[in-house]
Amino acid sequence: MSSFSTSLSSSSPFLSNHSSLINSDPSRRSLSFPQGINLDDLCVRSKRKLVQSAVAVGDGFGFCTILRLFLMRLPLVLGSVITKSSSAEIKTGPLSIPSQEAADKLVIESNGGEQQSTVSITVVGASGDLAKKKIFPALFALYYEGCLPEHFTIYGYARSKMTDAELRDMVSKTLTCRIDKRENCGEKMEEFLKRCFYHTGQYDSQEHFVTLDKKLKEHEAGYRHYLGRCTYPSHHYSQGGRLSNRLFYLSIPPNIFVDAVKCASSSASSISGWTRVIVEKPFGRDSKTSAALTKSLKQYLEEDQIFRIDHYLGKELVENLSVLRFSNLIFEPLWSRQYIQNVQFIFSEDFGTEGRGGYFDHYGIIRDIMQNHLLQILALFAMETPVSLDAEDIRNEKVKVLRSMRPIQLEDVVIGQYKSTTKGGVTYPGYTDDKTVPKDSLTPTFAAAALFIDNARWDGVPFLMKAGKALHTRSAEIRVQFRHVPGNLYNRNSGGTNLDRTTNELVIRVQPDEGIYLKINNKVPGLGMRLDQSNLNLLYSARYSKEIPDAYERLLLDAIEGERRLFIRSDELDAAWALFTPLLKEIEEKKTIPEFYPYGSRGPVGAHYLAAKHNVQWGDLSLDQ
Ligand SMILES: NC(=O)C1=CN([C@@H]2O[C@H](COP(=O)(O)OP(=O)(O)OC[C@H]3O[C@@H](n4cnc5c(N)ncnc54)[C@H](OP(=O)(O)O)[C@@H]3O)[C@@H](O)[C@H]2O)C=CC1
Ligand SMILES: O=C1O[C@H](COP(=O)(O)O)[C@@H](O)[C@H](O)[C@H]1O
Repeated sequence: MSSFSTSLSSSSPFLSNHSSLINSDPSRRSLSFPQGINLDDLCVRSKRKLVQSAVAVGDGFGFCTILRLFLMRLPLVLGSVITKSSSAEIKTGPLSIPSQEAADKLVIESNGGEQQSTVSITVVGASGDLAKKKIFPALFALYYEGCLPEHFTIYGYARSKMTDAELRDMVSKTLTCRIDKRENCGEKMEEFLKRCFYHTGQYDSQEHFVTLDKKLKEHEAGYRHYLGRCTYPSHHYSQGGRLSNRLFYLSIPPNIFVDAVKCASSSASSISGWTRVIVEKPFGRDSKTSAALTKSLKQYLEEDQIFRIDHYLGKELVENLSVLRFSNLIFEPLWSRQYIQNVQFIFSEDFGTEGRGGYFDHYGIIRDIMQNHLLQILALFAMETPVSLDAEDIRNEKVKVLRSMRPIQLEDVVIGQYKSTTKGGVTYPGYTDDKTVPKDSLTPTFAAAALFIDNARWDGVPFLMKAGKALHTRSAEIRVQFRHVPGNLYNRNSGGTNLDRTTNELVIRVQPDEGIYLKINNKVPGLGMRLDQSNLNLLYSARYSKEIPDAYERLLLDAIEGERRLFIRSDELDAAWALFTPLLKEIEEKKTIPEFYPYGSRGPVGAHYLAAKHNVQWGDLSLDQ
């Protein structure tokens, strides 16, 4: 794909505004990029910024002119210069100075992207599992793709004593190259590692964060160049003349979140640019603890500085859910109780809690997977059409779904726990064989539940959830089972096909083998009239040669860019806990005994009874999946 307009249309829907502007405004039709720039080689976000800055400066508008126009309120011009997300953040009146964050974005974006600012990313808990497994590899992937701002520094922060070299050595072991794009990968890794540093410190020590702050400032000042193109209040810049932005990623156990936030915000936040904090789940254990956590965090941070991560929202196929529904005429009209019989959200892992039993036993599968990942997907699936793709519009719709949900009844829930089993001479451990788990633990490692949304669109439609560890397979999918075709044109049991059972089913396979397929009924070729069920299949690996980015890449980039759409707002979180807290309390107070299932099995049979009670069959267990 080489043409500019094709590249635009094939990337983010956010681009549509810009492309239409370019095409419709004759003064800008001649806009082109210098020879030799292959847009496909650039990160999609960089393309967007390149487009924006080209629109902004390509026809003679200097940066200062744009800023002046902004202050004079020329919304049409500016609508094309500022991204949707940044425009949503401009809170001040037309002739007043824009809010700092909005102004920063304008400065940054009108200068061709974040290159003109510095970003320091501090991974708090850098010695831990998540940092090694996901965060550093995602940061490297972003660097490799050219998606990180030019002037960035990464700091690992933890109590473990480590030198910069030791951190680099640790990180280097988990970095990987893209499967489809490997050129200069080794070189890029070295460059990336040179930008990674380490600082040993306690999570509750102001003093240690002050030292971190000093080190960050040194790096920020190292990128010293005067912007030179505009006069803007000096408090917007670091001493070097650049905006210095800071992102803290809390990759630590939840009991130390608040300590770390307190220290980071008071001793190491940016004085010139933005400071944002990514918070990992769990966000509390129930409504009360979650509200307390939110309250504590808000002592030190504004809501718009808090990026609560749910990495399932960063998965490609979850991102695609809204595109599938809202950009295809054939789906949206069917998206209601009128045509959909039930929806299933299924998560399964073929391994146990290995290594994380201590954490897991305190939470269980309902808190670990259902209350967050599956419920978030459900909300995206079921929401009404948002006013726009802006974060607040989408999150407003999600909250409405969550608040329309019927309280979950214990009778509509099945819980299970895996037990040891021996297969082919190999013994697989049971959950309570984990040394960090109490022998008498009743914590569920499996749960299935039927949920209902009491609104006009979804009245009476069962939304089934199923999540389990140590099952027979690893997968995550959304299954939409449609109603049967009314009438009896084809013999209901024609040629061995029961039309009441072989209803259409849309499957969105989140992982592995990402894809979307639709089960349809068709005629078996030949002179007779026999029906068969087949799949219309969009398998991503067959359709696209590009490797699908890890969810953490998308989310980290969003946090750097201030895009909040895929992060959980506090009212969403409250609504999610309000739904699950009474159920969890009841399960725990009644000491409900989980149904045991063998490691590597398909889970407790109770899940089948639950589905049958709602006239549903689990799609993942049918012979023809
Ligand atoms: N690992 C995963 O796959 C996932 C993790 N998460 C969440 O991400 C966060 C980080 O996860 P993960 O990396 O697995 O966590 P770890 O248990 O590995 O902890 C991260 C670091 O925090 C420090 N730490 C651990 N326990 C304590 C303690 N009791 N007091 C003070 N410091 C401590 C340790 O660093 P040091 O001793 O050097 O200070 C450790 O290396 C957690 O909130 C977790 O729930 C979410 C989804 C998946
Ligand atoms: O949040 C969590 O997710 C992982 C599964 O994530 P995936 O991206 O590998 O599917 C799960 O193993 C873990 O228990 C949970 O805390």
